[in-house]
Amino acid sequence: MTSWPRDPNIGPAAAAAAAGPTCTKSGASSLSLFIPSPLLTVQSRANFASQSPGIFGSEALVREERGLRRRSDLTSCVGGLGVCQQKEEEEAADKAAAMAGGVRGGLPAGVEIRGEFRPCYESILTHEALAFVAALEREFRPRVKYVLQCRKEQQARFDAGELPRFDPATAAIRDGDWTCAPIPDVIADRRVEITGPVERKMIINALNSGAKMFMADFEDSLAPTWDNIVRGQINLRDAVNRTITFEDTARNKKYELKEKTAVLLVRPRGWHLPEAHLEIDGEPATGALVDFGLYYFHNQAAFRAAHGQSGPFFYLPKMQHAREAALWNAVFERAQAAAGAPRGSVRATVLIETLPAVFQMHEILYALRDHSAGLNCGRWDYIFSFIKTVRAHADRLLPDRVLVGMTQPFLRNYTELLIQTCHRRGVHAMGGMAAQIPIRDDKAANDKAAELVRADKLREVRAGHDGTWAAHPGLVPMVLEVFDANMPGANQVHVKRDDVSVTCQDLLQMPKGVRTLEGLRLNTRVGVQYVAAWLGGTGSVPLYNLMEDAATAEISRVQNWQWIKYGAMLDGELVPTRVTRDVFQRVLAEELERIEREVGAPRFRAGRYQQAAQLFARQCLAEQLDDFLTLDAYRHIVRLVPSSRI
Ligand SMILES: CC(=O)SCCNC(=O)CCNC(=O)[C@H](O)C(C)(C)COP(=O)(O)OP(=O)(O)OC[C@H]1O[C@@H](n2cnc3c(N)ncnc32)[C@H](O)[C@@H]1OP(=O)(O)O
Ligand SMILES: O=CC(=O)O
Ligand SMILES: [Mg+2]
Repeated sequence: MTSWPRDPNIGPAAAAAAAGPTCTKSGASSLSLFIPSPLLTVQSRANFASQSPGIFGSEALVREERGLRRRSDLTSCVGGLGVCQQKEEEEAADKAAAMAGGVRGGLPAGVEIRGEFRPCYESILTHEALAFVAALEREFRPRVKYVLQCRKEQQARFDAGELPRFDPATAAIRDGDWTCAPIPDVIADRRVEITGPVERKMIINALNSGAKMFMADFEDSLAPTWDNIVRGQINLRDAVNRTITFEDTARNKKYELKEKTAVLLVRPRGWHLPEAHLEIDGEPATGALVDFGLYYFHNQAAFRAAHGQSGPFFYLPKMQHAREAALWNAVFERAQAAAGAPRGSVRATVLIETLPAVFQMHEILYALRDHSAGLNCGRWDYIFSFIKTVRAHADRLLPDRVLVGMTQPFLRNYTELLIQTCHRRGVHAMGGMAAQIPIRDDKAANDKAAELVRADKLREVRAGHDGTWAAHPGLVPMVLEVFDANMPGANQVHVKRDDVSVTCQDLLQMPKGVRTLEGLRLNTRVGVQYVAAWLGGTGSVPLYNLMEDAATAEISRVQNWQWIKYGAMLDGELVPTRVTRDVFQRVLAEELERIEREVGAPRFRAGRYQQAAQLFARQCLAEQLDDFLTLDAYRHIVRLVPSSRI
């Protein structure tokens, strides 16, 4: 059953037609937006609902229509774009409802757009797409809250002295002889995956990069401003439909897709991040469900049509337990059923990037066994999570961030166990991201950076990884070369790594190395600059020739916090010094001055460095560690407009 494609008014073709020209950043909404679309009538919605029972059943539609009536009382429109006069007559009421927030067909009952509504959003924030997201939210919100509460309770146990371990209750899953559903042909060979935010030009560059796959990111590398989120959906829709283009007028450069492009994977936000600009029944929506729901709704049919009925494909970030994977699995089941898509067409790769999750890898694959595309070593968040999980253990202070590399035993053990686990279950074990990026103006430094990436990729392919990540198109040819030379087949799932034997202690082994004042300085300098960029709407930046994103910045933050909290000795100094609040404050002041010198006074003044420094300092000095830097920072990028709620 294919309910979406049957309705000519809904789905990619209609969306593309409705999208019109690419939205420009400055594109302000105009009143013409409020003309209700003739494309979408109550009748067409009723047809759609009758084709897709389940979450779009007719009862829900009736409720929706009643809600639309109530909206006749609207006194102001979402987006601060104009004022709708109260109307008595039913006809006028319908019209006002249809116009609410510029959403064609009106907002579904209980849905509020609290962010600005730009003209180009119209093709993404449609009545049907929002109703789909709302249905997911209503069904899964309690479970999202539950898994987040479980995280809190688990952390309380760690704080009370427990250490992560394999769960005796699920030994049968770990010991059992089962495999995940076979890997679809279209993703059998994923030797190089480029990653990047859902930014228009970067999407085109990434798809054209020569990588096998492209992970388009709503997570670590994206600052989730409302505009970035909705524009990201527009960009992805155009990418799936292969209509995406971009014109850099300043450089007189046009971008379009080559004939052969990478296969798209999408990483929605983690379970913890809310989407404040979209409210469902008076509460902010779950960022993950917004990203997944909008993308799935608009693209599932076109994606499958282009990929032998497989897909869409996803990456799932920052999970801590198999119950969170089971939640994603339920979301996939529901979405597929609503779309009439084949069960198991959606495939997802889970990032093992939290310390608790490494003890749950078999369980996570089991929970997603019909929708799994394997696991990935998200090394940066993993290091962050390692520190965060043992936050109450004063004896677990890490050395300088630059010393925590992939050959440290705790990281090597985790990657090898991940490879063994995935291959035993018949799915891909993906490698991770080396942070080095090309350095344009210094050949020697560039060669050195390239060598570090090459060594990292060589280690990965030799260990048995089936593919890896590249941060930049300039690295793709070299990474491909390493995998081509060492992985003759499409993957090496057949390499079972029975030799690997990893215990709890092996995964918790402390990394070796010293702590230095320069380590504290670098954490601070990088952390502040990253937060400043993020507050300005950019989620991945080059800093000191390395890629920095939310995960790497988190390491800087929690490492500083850990050192300050426990008065770590900087034992790598000639005269060992203790880190105190005072030492940190002095370092922060000096590093801010250095940043100003480096970026120049005008850019410093125009940027959000002072605000970033305050936020970063608050986080580093907090008595209790905040779970996520981005949760605190998110409050500063939320831009709400007056609500249209009655
Ligand atoms: C921990 C994790 O989660 S890792 C995964 C998440 N993080 C990421 O995905 C980071 C991806 N990488 C990036 O964002 C970028 O490479 C950065 C920010 C690190 C550096 O970007 P820039 O400073 O723009 O690099 P640079 O100036 O060398 O770029 C050259 C060209 O390559 C493009 N480019 C750079 N990185 C990418 C990428 N990952 N995808 C697509 N295009 C890219 C640039 O847009 C630019 O294009 P143009 O020449 O057409 O204008
Ligand atoms: O998402 C990847 C990571 O390393 O973190
Ligand atoms: Mg990550």
